[in-house]
Formats: sequence, structure tokens, C-alpha cells
Amino acid sequence: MNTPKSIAVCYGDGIGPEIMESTLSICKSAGFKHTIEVITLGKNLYDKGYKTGMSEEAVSVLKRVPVLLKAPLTTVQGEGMRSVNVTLRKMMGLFVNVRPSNNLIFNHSKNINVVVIRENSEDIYSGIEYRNSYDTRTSIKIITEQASYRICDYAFRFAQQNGRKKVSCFVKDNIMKMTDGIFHKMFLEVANHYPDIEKEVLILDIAMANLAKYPERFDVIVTTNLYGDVVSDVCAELSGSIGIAGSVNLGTKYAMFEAVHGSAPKIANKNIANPMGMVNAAIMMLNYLNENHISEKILRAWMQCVKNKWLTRDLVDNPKVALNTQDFTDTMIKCIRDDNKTSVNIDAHSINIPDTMQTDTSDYYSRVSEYIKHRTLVGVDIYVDFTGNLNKILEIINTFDKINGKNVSIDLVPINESIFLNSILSKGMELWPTVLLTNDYTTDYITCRFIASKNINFNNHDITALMNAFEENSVNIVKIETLYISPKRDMGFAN
Ligand SMILES: NC(=O)C1=CN([C@@H]2O[C@H](COP(=O)(O)OP(=O)(O)OC[C@H]3O[C@@H](n4cnc5c(N)ncnc54)[C@H](OP(=O)(O)O)[C@@H]3O)[C@@H](O)[C@H]2O)C=CC1
Ligand SMILES: O=C(O)CCC(=O)C(=O)O
Repeated sequence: MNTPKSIAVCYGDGIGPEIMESTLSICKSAGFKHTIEVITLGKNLYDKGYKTGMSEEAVSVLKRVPVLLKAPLTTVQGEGMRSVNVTLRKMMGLFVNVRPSNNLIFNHSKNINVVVIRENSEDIYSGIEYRNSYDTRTSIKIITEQASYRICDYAFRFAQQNGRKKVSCFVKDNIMKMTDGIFHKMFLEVANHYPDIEKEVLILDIAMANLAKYPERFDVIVTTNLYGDVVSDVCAELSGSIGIAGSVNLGTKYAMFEAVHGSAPKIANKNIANPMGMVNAAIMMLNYLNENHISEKILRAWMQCVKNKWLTRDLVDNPKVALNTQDFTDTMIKCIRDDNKTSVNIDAHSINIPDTMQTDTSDYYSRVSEYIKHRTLVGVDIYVDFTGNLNKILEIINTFDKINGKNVSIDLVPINESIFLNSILSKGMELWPTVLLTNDYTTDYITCRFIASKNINFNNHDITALMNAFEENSVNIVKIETLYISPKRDMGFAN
């Protein structure tokens, strides 16, 4: 990497300005001399009409300056603009999120020294959501083979380059067999290339229970975006406080360093926030910029503070002895000035951040076109907005009789040469032909699954004709999903 001579800095919202001020003064006192280019992001800009919460000025700084040190930004819950944090990760191609947590310097009964490697570019975090009907909202979880392989490979490389012994993969593929299933499969495929590193795959729920009970058993954890967000907050808290964990978001061109925690509006402007999450992010940035001599000074000062219990409120049992943000910052700066280099061993805290690698896409497009050429369209899920007795919809489908010259049947035993109604589902539960044992499953969003018999060539014109047939019977179509089977006869849908 060509080390840049400036960094972009965003002061963020809530406690952001306080902890960024503290972080920058700590870094400067340790000898950090890069030019700082301040950018503004977030709600203020959104209110001025910038839909993404970013101005052209900010974007042009980011294009020029590939390293961003960012304080937390607020995202309003349940309404309003999309998260600028997430937009930045996508815009800058930051597909890896490295989140270390350890309590090596605290004397806790339980030891934790874990690095969470979080996939940062996809999953349900993409925020693709719909109101499908009066009652129903859906959120789409996207997991790709490519991104899963890429993040798992990064996790193993991280373990290799940091002398770590084990990589644990957290998934929930007993339930999400296709999305989490492919992540699990890619993990195992990658693991074959790293025979010296122990691997394990755990189902998320028991993984979290184990993490709470035996945190010392974990080393490197790799997981999908949303789980990674949650797991890393838990690890941070297990290490002492959510207020001390830093992270790096990394791509092939850009890097963004931030605390793991958010803007903590409840404690903003009170001079009580712990700046160490932001400082630990800055330590990772300094290492990334090859300024290790500076990061080491800061780390030694932090360890002096821990040793002497010069800590903020979140890390002490008795709030009366806690330092406020400013006093803690001044203490850190004093420790940096008095640095005698030998008093503490910081080796265990040094983290080597491997570079991300350009994904090898040499055969990607040929694999995609091979798949498309050989997959077979076998049916369609037509989602309709519907309430009332299911018999009504069965009667309607029964009138379709023939569409696009092909028979449509609701017979339970499929007859040859027809498109038959395979099932009626809601929220993934079969409502027909299975009969539910209770009437407690009220819903207004129904899936009619049509499957073509093997001997007919089912195509997109048949789908359009089926949709028209619903339309003519005044049934609202909300969504369709095409159903494929792959060349290896793998189902392209959960059933
Ligand atoms: N990357 C980012 O920019 C992120 C942004 N966010 C956003 O931040 C906003 C607030 O989120 P919220 O759910 O409140 O979670 P936060 O992580 O912001 O804070 C929750 C609580 O954690 C404690 N805490 C967090 N940081 C510190 C710190 N540095 N020092 C001491 N205590 C700390 C405080 O607890 P106590 O009150 O007990 O003192 C605080 O009230 C939301 O809009 C969210 O979307 C969230 C996560 C990441
Ligand atoms: O963007 C936000 O407001 C929250 C993001 C977050 O929690 C994270 O992904 O780290």
C-alpha cells in the first residue's frame, strides 16, 4: 500500500465529537502528523436534501483520501434515512469488518481474546424491504457464494498471519438452509486450503451460549453481516465494555476505522463517554498506515491506565472513582509523554491486518452462464394479497383450466402435461393441501406454488398467463418468484 499522508475524519453524532476530539488529541500527542480532512456526513445533510446523507464534497474527499476515521453516526429507528454507516461500507467496497475484543489487560474470571471477522457487504443488512400487504412486511436476506468464500478466506488468512489456531463459523443453516447453508459450504471449502488451522461450525444459538460461558474457547469467528454485528457487540461487552472495541472495515482500495459501538445519545454531551473504542480503531488505523511506533505508544499508555485503574465510568465498579472523558484523555496524554517503553508488554495486543485480495473472477462469468444455460424453470410462486376462505382461491385457480395452451390442475396427484398447483403457503407454512390443526394462522399474504410436470416446457409466457388469469379474477399479485432446478438437480428454492 502507498501510505497516504492525509486521512479523512468524520466527527459523527451523539458522543461522536467528544470521543473523536479525545482520539485525535491522543494520536497527535503520540506523534501522529497526517493532515486531517474533516468531512460531514449524516442526518444534517439528509435534511438539506442529500438523500444518502453525503455531500459531493465528502464523496470527493473520500475518493482522494482512502483512509477514513469515523465516529459513530446515528440512524433513526424504524423510519427515515438509510444508515450512512452501511452506505459507506458499500460505497467504499468495504467487504471485511475486523472486530477484535480481548480482556488480556483486565483481571476477569473469564478470558476472551477473540477476533470477529464479519461479512460486511450483504445479508439482511442490505435493507431490501417491502410492505407486501396490509399485514405483512418482508426483508430480503441475500448471501452470495462469492462474498461468503471471500470473507471465509480472509478469516483463515487473518488466523494464519496472526498465529491464531482456530476459526469458528457461526451460521443458522438448520433453518436457513440455502443462505446460511452456502456460507457454511464455502467455509468448509476454504478451510481445506488451511489444514494447519482448526475449523469448527456452530449453530448460532448454541455458539452464543458457548461464547457467554466459555469465551476462552474462541479465537477467530467468521460469520455473516447481521450475526457479526451482534456477536461482536457481545464480545466487546465480555471484554469489559462496549465502549472499548475498535474495528476496521476494509476493501481493496479503501479502509474505514470506527468504534464498534454507536452514537450513544443517552450519554452524549455529558463528558462521560469512554473514547477507547475510537482510540482502539485509531490504533488499527495507525498500524495500517505503518505508524506502529505511534500506535505502540498509545497502547502502552492505555495499559498504564488500566493497571492504575484510571478508567471511565463504564469500566469501574464505583462511579465515584471514574474519570470523565476529558480527564481520561489528559491522563492518556500524560502517560504517552512519560512513556518509558519497557513497563508493559504489548505484543499480545498487536493485530496484523492482512490486505484484502481482489476476488479471482477469471472464471466467474463462465460459471454464471453455464449455470443459466443448464438450469430449468420448473414453476413459479405467485404471492397474492388475499384474506378469507382458501376454498375461494382454489375455486378461482380451478377455473384457469388452460393457460397458454397448457392444462392447469389442482389435482393432488399431478397429471401429465400440466401445470399443477403444488401448494398454497403463507410465511413458508403449507396451508394446502396440508390442513392446519388450528385457525390461529391468520394471514393476508398467500403464496400459490405452481409446478410444471416434467414433460412440458414451462416458460416465462406461462408465468405471464398465470398472472393474467389471477388478474382477470381480481386477485392482487404482490410478487412472483421463479422456481428453478440446477444442472445438478439441486433445488433452486426451499421446499
Ligand atoms: N457504526 C456506527 O456508527 C453505529 C451506529 N449506531 C447508531 O447509534 C445510535 C445509538 O445506538 P444504541 O442502540 O443506543 O447503541 P450505542 O452503542 O450507541 O449505545 C448504547 C449504550 O452503550 C453504552 N456505550 C456505548 N458506547 C459507549 C462509550 N463509548 N462509552 C461508554 N458507554 C458506551 C452506553 O450505555 P449506558 O447508557 O448504560 O451508559 C450507551 O447508552 C443508533 O442510531 C444506531 O443506529 C449503532 C452502532 C454502530
Ligand atoms: O448504521 C447504524 O446506525 C448501525 C450500524 C451497526 O450497528 C453496525 O453495523 O455496526
